[in-house]
Amino acid sequence: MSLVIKGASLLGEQAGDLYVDDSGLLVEAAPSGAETIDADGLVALPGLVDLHTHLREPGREDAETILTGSQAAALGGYTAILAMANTSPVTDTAEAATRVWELGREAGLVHVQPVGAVTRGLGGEELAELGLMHRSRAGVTVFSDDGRCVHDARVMRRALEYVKAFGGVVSQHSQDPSLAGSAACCHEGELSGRLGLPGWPGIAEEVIVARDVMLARHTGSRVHVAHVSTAGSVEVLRWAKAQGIDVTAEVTPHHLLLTTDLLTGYDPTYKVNPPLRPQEDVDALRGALADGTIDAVATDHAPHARHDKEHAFVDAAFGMLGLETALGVVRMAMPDLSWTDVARVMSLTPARIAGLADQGRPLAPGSPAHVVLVDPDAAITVDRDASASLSRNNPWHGRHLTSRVVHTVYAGRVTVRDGALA
Ligand SMILES: NC(=O)N[C@@H](CC(=O)O)C(=O)O
Repeated sequence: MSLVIKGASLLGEQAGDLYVDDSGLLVEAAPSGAETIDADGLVALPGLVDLHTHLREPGREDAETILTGSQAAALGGYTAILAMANTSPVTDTAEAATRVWELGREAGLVHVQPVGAVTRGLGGEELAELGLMHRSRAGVTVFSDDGRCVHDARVMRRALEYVKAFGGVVSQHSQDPSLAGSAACCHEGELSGRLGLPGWPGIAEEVIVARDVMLARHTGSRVHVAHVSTAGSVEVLRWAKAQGIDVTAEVTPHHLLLTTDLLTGYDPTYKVNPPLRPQEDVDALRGALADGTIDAVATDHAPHARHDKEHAFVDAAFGMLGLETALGVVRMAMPDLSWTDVARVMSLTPARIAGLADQGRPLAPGSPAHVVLVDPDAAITVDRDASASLSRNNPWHGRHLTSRVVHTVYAGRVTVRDGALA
């Protein structure tokens, strides 16, 4: 099916038409018999790419499946997502990775790229089948034990040496377990003391970020820092980049907008790992995203079933939904980012980090037609019950956002039309 996307403002600049032929590529001239999408007043961006999505299949299909997560992603303007390995069983073999990749293709709404575990069973000790996962049909290049930190420096060093051979990257969940153990559930500060909640100090993140950039330098391999949450981590990253160390980093939409104060009501919706931080950290994260110290926005979309999330704060699962709201939240947190910058941090750079050559491409003839069309001014009130996700742990429920995703086109196929699944 060929398409003419008429009158969209490309990256918020001049208006133009985009032509998509029936092989799903952007082309120079309008194909005959094409469907026309009226995009007058809409901004066209390359389809968004999420470096950090938790789908719960296999194992917890009551919380999310590859299909429902793909639907949520398409509604959020995504055309590719990286599916984290902390499923049950863990994605730590070529077979498991290939299965996720196949299920993503069957769903057919976004490219689902499996992330491979760094260590077997996320156990932190023995390396998983990194090479076999890479050589499988899934072509895994990003490895992460996310949800857990690869805390043993020797294991991290070996993983970096191993993936270097094929240009892989280790995405680290930076949390030193001796400084922030499994009970830690709230930013350590005056408020955690007052609330009586076990603290998760920023230093537990920062020491791992510092160690890992040194390991990246030592091995000449590539580290990606997942969900950076503190000003101290930003300082380390700034230094590391100035040294030319091969490190990239992501920040979540929620860490750009929400702060620790939300915890005064003990609402587990706001329990997330790493925890929400004070305003000073949020300000540092925004500055770092704007100046390129942080490379990308990644959702850390973490769906949880009601019976895992609706508990006393200390017992509830960590995580919040993010795919459907990410763009609106980023626009709200950082209204001064240009659309070119938004495309850079939410599409081009994440695609490059993940090695997805087909994604994050300029909206120009020859590129695969992965496009999102956004109404920059439309007001949205988030309704958690209107979500495609199977879970409802949505911290944005009832909030007002702008920048509504109107249409999403994946490989030339309309996946979202007028804000609804096509
Ligand atoms: N980010 C989260 O708060 N949750 C993640 C894993 C994790 O990092 O704990 C999840 O899988 O639910």
